[in-house]
Amino acid sequence: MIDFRKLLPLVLCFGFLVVIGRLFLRRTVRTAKLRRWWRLIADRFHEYQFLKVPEFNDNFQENQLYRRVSLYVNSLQSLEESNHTNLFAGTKSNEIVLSLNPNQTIEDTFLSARVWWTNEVIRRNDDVGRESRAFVMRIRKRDKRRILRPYLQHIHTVSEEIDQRRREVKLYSNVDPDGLRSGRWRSFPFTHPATLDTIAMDAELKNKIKSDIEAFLKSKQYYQRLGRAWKRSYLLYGPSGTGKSSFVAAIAKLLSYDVYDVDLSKVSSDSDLKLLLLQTTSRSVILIEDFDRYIAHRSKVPVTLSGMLNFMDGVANSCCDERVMVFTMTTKENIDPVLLRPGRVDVHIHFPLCDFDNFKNLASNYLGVKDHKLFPQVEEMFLSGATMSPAEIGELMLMRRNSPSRALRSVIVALQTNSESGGSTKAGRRTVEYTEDGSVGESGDSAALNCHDGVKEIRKFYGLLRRKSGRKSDSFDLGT
Ligand SMILES: Nc1ncnc2c1ncn2[C@@H]1O[C@H](COP(=O)(O)OP(=O)(O)OP(=O)(O)O)[C@@H](O)[C@H]1O
Ligand SMILES: [Mg+2]
Repeated sequence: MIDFRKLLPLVLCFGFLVVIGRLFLRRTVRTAKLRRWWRLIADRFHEYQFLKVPEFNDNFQENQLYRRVSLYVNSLQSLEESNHTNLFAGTKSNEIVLSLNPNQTIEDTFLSARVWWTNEVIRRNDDVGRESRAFVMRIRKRDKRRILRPYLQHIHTVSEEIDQRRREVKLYSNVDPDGLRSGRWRSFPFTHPATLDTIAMDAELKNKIKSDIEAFLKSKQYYQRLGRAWKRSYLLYGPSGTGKSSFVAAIAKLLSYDVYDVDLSKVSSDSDLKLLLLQTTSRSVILIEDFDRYIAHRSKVPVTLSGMLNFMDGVANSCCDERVMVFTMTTKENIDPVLLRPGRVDVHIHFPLCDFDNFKNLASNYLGVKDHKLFPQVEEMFLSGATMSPAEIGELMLMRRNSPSRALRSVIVALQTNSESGGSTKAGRRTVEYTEDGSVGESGDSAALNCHDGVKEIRKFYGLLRRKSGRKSDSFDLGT
């Protein structure tokens, strides 16, 4: 027989434990609930103020503050956790834009003060049933006195950053000075597809460059304190087809800066060059390609050395805030050091011909291949001193992208031919043709990709230099 009187304490103990356990398990939920109730009670004892930011002013002109608040509110972290969020595709590919549902409220915190924003949409009772929109801010009166000004400033800064990130980057080219009606620059949408991720280069170097750019972006006040224009100048040097121009595009995209591509053949004088610089806008990349060619043919260009130095200094630093200057060249051997002195050019970046690491990068990007049985053979070719530009290797891979094995074999053959021709004195004059079937000959049909003599000569010259020096650490020199 079961004695229930003996079991009773046990049952009571068990029940007690269950209750305590459930209380314990639900503690976090309960704490959150308690906190919410406490807030609701506390809110009753606070005085609030409501501030409205309507979409239009009395003259039906757009209220810029409404746009800024809208960008800001829709970028709040709390929106991602809200149940009242709409998702839209942005203007850029892969971009998702969040937006708060009409008549919903979201909370923000600034300097320990809580602020609520409601996306108010009121349908008017007129014939067309127009809607009037506004953002309504709710804030404790006590906090308003303390934070309103810095909070509005914060909204302004954040929304400007978002604007900057979203806007379309433009490419500007300078036009001939004759017959101009509206400024010296013509703009086009800048749709270059390169990004820092698609450029094959030493990973450490890439990270250093990224950090350098990020540090530059954050250092406005520092430059101001030093009394210097907030600009950074980069020199990109290396053989043709090593990614210099692609790199400029990638930087411009990373920064969301417009690119002003200065064509020196269309510059008529020093003052004209100065005018061009003055007509650029802040947050832009000012680019001079093939700078060494200008140096070599300076007598034929109507820009003097002092005109160029002034330009590089941002016309005595007076008009160059938030500018990045980039100069590209194949070699800096014959450049007057005064042109490249620190402050005038801050960072030198070497773009070398391909090595095995870069090759693997290209194979992954172009062929989607991270490893392959032919890789050891390719590595051996690179170790033996053979090399080509990333552009040439990229083209070979592009042509045979459907068959990675064929693509890799064609790279091996091309590297082999290149390394053999490197030993011959006349080899630099030969035209190498990479044909569709992967074979390599000295001349061929018109469907072939043609490497010009000049490019080959420069390439070999650099290949030679690379083999002689081969020091990677020299390629990024912040303190030049
Ligand atoms: N490092 C690289 N990584 C990926 N692709 C590259 C690289 N270098 C060159 N390419 C490819 O080769 C092509 C030519 O590159 P780019 O124009 O940037 O070279 P460049 O150094 O500016 O040449 P040039 O000195 O002749 O102007 C581009 O289509 C680019 O995609
Ligand atoms: Mg280029």
